[in-house]
Amino acid sequence: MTAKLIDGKATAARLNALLATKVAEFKSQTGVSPHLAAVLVGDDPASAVYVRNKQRSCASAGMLSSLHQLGSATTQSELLDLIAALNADASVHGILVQLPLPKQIDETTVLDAVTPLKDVDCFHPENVGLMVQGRPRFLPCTPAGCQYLITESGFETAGKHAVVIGRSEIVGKPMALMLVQKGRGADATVTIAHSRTKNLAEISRQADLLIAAVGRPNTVTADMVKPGACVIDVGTNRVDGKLVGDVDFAAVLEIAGAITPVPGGVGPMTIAMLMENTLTAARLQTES
Ligand SMILES: NC(=O)C1=CN([C@@H]2O[C@H](COP(=O)(O)OP(=O)(O)OC[C@H]3O[C@@H](n4cnc5c(N)ncnc54)[C@H](OP(=O)(O)O)[C@@H]3O)[C@@H](O)[C@H]2O)C=CC1
Ligand SMILES: Nc1nc(=O)c2c([nH]1)NC[C@@H]1CN(c3ccc(C(=O)N[C@@H](CCC(=O)O)C(=O)O)cc3)C=[N+]21
Ligand SMILES: [Mg+2]
Repeated sequence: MTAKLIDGKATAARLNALLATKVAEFKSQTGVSPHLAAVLVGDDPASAVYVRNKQRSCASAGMLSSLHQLGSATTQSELLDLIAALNADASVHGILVQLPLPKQIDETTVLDAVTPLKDVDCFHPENVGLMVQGRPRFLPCTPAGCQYLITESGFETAGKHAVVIGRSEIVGKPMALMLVQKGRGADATVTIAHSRTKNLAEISRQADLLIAAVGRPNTVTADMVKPGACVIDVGTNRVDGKLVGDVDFAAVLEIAGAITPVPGGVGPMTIAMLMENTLTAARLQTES
């Protein structure tokens, strides 16, 4: 059996086209153009690529974007000053601080400084708390992109065993907490695995839905996958200049029921969800 491919690139393109019509309608009703401000500190080439992709997506959705680039020697207080200025700028609706940040800067302090209504990554504790309580203001972009692909592929999550490998604040933890909520694309029985987990293969083999968010190639091998499982590969790893996920794709393709490729899976969906959140942020900050 060969797994069905879940095409994140095509799904994201459809969502982006739909978003463009929603943005046009919002602009004609309010006269306001949704605006995402991206903050890029340092000279990490991968970060520069992602930020450029986000700006391109803003343009194609009819939204404004601005890039605030700071040098790798930027101090935390300089960065906090920039965030304060963006928080106070009524023409800016969403603020994205691209991670990772240079070593001299404490990520939590900086992310907490983004005003919650402009927190389109859904990293602020107020927004994480609202999501966990089942009354989200924003959904975290990568988990929301995964959930959308799972639902759209026709996989019924209710009552199923979902195993999330990874417990980061950006992917694994919010993904698990979304899958355990009540409602569509959720109601799963969730296990969270991480680097201290014992017998990972035994646990992952029990997964009807397996989500890998580790950052290490070939973490999920064919023997770790239940036949017919839905496998979502969040990993984005560069190996010999090539982009690969966390899943041994060729081998797992023969076992799984459905699988996301890398590239062309979760990555484009993350950006589509960021665009959705930017429109949501503009709505929340605009009188109607
Ligand atoms: N496509 C997209 O849109 C996005 C892709 N990514 C990619 O997803 C991957 C994960 O990102 P992120 O969550 O930020 O990474 P982190 O490094 O923050 O987290 C990785 C997680 O994996 C766990 N882990 C590490 N090694 C193992 C192992 N051998 N077995 C089981 N668990 C393990 C860690 O455990 P512990 O907590 O114990 O350290 C940690 O919880 C990366 O490749 C990243 O590039 C990230 C964001 C968006
Ligand atoms: N504040 C913040 N928010 C983030 O959401 C965030 C971040 N920082 N730092 C880095 C990670 C990583 N991330 C990706 C987004 C898109 C692709 C993506 O579109 N990938 C394409 C390929 C792109 C390529 O070729 O390099 C794909 O998988 O098809 C990948 C990874 C968001 N992140
Ligand atoms: Mg740091």
